[in-house]
Amino acid sequence: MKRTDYINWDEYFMGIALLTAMRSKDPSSQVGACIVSPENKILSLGYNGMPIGCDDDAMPWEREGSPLDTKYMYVCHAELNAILNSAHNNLKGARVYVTLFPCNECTKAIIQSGIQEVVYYSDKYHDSDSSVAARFMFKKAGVRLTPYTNTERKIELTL
Ligand SMILES: O=c1ccn([C@H]2C[C@H](O)[C@@H](COP(=O)(O)O)O2)c(=O)[nH]1
Ligand SMILES: [Zn+2]
Repeated sequence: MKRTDYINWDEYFMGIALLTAMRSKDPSSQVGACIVSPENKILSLGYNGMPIGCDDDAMPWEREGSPLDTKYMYVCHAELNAILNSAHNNLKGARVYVTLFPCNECTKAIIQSGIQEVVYYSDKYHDSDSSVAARFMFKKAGVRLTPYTNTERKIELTL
């Protein structure tokens, strides 16, 4: 008889998004994104990080200060990285698992890429202008927004 305690698709893809986020050097918010086809095949992964060639150790990671001295000017968001990393994959009809609800800029890229559903884990900036604008655009574009259903599943890895 087959085992029954295997992880379901949502746990699997959100788990991979959370694992991918662990690559981030951002001290305050590590974000991961996992793009999946309608056939449940992983099309791409991304996390928030500095652009290629920009040395992580030479870039600012501060949240506050003069804008040019903060990370916000430079960091490439997880969702955008995942879309850019998808190279030749067709993302039409795909869904994206994100550990943080997308900002308005990532929302534009998600919509333009043809992704049809966003499954999100944290929504900690729900009331920010960026999130309000994101929801507005997703609604207009008919992109489904699904909060991740927490199953309290513990996944432990020893590496
Ligand atoms: O859509 C998004 C929004 C944000 N991020 C990244 C960008 C930053 O590295 C962090 C946010 O930092 P805070 O200190 O929480 O302001 O998250 C992203 O990847 N995708
Ligand atoms: Zn973003």
